[in-house]
Parts: sequence; structure tokens; C-alpha cells
Amino acid sequence: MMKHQNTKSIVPINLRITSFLLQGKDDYQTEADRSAQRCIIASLATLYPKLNIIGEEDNANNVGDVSSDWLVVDADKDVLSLQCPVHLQSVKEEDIVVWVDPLDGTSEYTQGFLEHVTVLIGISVNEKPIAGVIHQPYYKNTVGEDVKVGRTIWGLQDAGVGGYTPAQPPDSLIITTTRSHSNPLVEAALQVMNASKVLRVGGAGYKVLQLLEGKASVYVFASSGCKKWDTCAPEAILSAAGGKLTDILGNFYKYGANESRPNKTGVLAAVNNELHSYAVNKIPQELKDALANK
Ligand SMILES: Nc1ncnc2c1ncn2[C@@H]1O[C@H](COP(=O)(O)O)[C@@H](OP(=O)(O)O)[C@H]1O
Ligand SMILES: [Mg+2]
Ligand SMILES: [Mg+2]
Ligand SMILES: [Mg+2]
Repeated sequence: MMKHQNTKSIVPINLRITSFLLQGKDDYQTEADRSAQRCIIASLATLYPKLNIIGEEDNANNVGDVSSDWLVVDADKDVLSLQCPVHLQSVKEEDIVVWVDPLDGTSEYTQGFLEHVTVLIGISVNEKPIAGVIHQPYYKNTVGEDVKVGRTIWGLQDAGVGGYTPAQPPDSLIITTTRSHSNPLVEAALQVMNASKVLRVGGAGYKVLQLLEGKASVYVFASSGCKKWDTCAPEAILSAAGGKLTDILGNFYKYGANESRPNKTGVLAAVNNELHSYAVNKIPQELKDALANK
């Protein structure tokens, strides 16, 4: 698995939002989304030509144009030193589907909430997310005089997680949810939770980071807006850390290459199975039906 410590190669920090498209209500695409996707797909395809790689941005698959100094071909030594779980040792390259969200939290990126921005690379085998990275290009880590910008959080099923300091969940129920894609169903699902606090932040990756780092305990999004590239990497890392990510009904999504892209029945994730069951049981059946029948 690759670890991207060189943030320049993923989302150039000085890259301006030179051209951005509004693809739908509150659905933006910037030059950073396109450049990062080209860089990631070209890098992965160079190393692993038989992979099935699916990126969010339809118009950023022209990887032939990517210059060689943008290719990331080094690998993280800590991750390479892990023991590959036995059940994954015989997986063939062509059986792997990689879901790439080159820039998660684009809406927040355009508004300057840079901490919310992440790059998501999720790896699935037999329709299940088995590994992933959440790269946070603008994360500032200050140790003494040194400031290191960017960090990469990773997880591999039955092997472990890394790149962050795991923390206990908060004492009271704190929910994390969308900042820019709310609607009446999203709000109705939040209301029934009896949460002590609701955090509204951008990106599926950043919300799962909040779960991993003990800032929130449950992620609730009762809307069809998220796609497979939003949840594959976060689900892989969260489950490797002992958490669970499903739809609002409590069912796992499938990540095969032919699956439909939208996560039609929403997202519900929690730091452990107990909190996940609590949240699934709190959502009224009418709300579940409303999402399922949309
Ligand atoms: N109604 C909607 N329309 C389009 N995209 C949506 C959406 N609701 C959620 N998403 C996508 O799901 C991801 C997480 O959303 P949110 O930040 O609102 O929780 C974002 O990914 P991108 O930023 O990669 O496009 C966002 O665009
Ligand atoms: Mg997008
Ligand atoms: Mg996204
Ligand atoms: Mg995106």
C-alpha cells in the first residue's frame, strides 16, 4: 500500500481553484479534483497495470498526460513490514477494485475549510473494502519548532491501522454529519438520535477521522448523496479499527466494479458495534422506507 507523505504529489497546496464546475446543487469540481485524480490513477496504473481503478471524476482519466515527476511509486516501509493476512495472500491484481476520491470535501475546499479536505483511496476484494488510505493534505502537525503538513491514515483488514493516534469515543453521544448537503430527511434522522452534540463538517473521510480520533461516536447521513468512492476507504479503515460503516438500514454496501455508484440508502457509521446498533434502531422505519423507496 502506498503512503503519500509528499503532499505536492496529491493536492498541490498552492494549486488555485483555477476552473471549477458546479455540477449540481452544492456539487463542485475543481482543477484540484481533476489533477489529483490523474496523479493517483497514473501512479497506481504504473505500478499495478491490471487493477480496476474507478475515480470520482469522469473527465480526469486521461492519465497519459501526467508527467513522470507527478508519479508516486515509493511505498511506506511501516505498511510494507505488516504481515499480509493469510486470506488476502492469494488475491490477484485483476480481482481488486480501487475506489478513488481525489478530493473529498470539495465544497469545503472551495470555502477554505482545508482541514476537512481528504484524499480517499479504497481497495476492495470480492465486493468488500479490505484496505484504504485517508490522506489529509492540509493537516498541520506541530512538534516543537517543526511543522509537518499532511498526514496519511491507513487501515488493512486483520492487520491494523496507522497514521493517527487512536482515542476512546466521547463520553456522551456526539454525532458528525454533513455541513453542505443537508435536507429534511438528513435532519429528521439527526433529531431522533438524542445526541448531546451534532458536528457539521465536510467530507466522508474527515467525518470518519473524527470517529477514529474520538471527536464523535456516530456518523449519520440519511441521504443518497455519497458515492462508493466516498465510503470505500473510510469503511475499510474504520472496520480495521473495530468500527462499522453501513447504510441507514444497517446493511453493508458492495464495492464490486459493476455496483451502482450512489450510496442510495445513506451512511451510518460508528466507532463500535453497540453504538452502530443503537443508531440503526433509533431511525424510524418510515425514514428507512423513505430512503429505500426514493
Ligand atoms: N446531495 C449531494 N450531491 C452531490 N454530492 C453529494 C451530496 N451529498 C453528499 N455528497 C458527496 O458526498 C461527500 C460527502 O458529503 P458531505 O461533505 O456533505 O458529507 C462529498 O464528496 P466530494 O466532496 O468528494 O464530492 C459530497 O460531494
Ligand atoms: Mg465531488
Ligand atoms: Mg467525496
Ligand atoms: Mg471528491
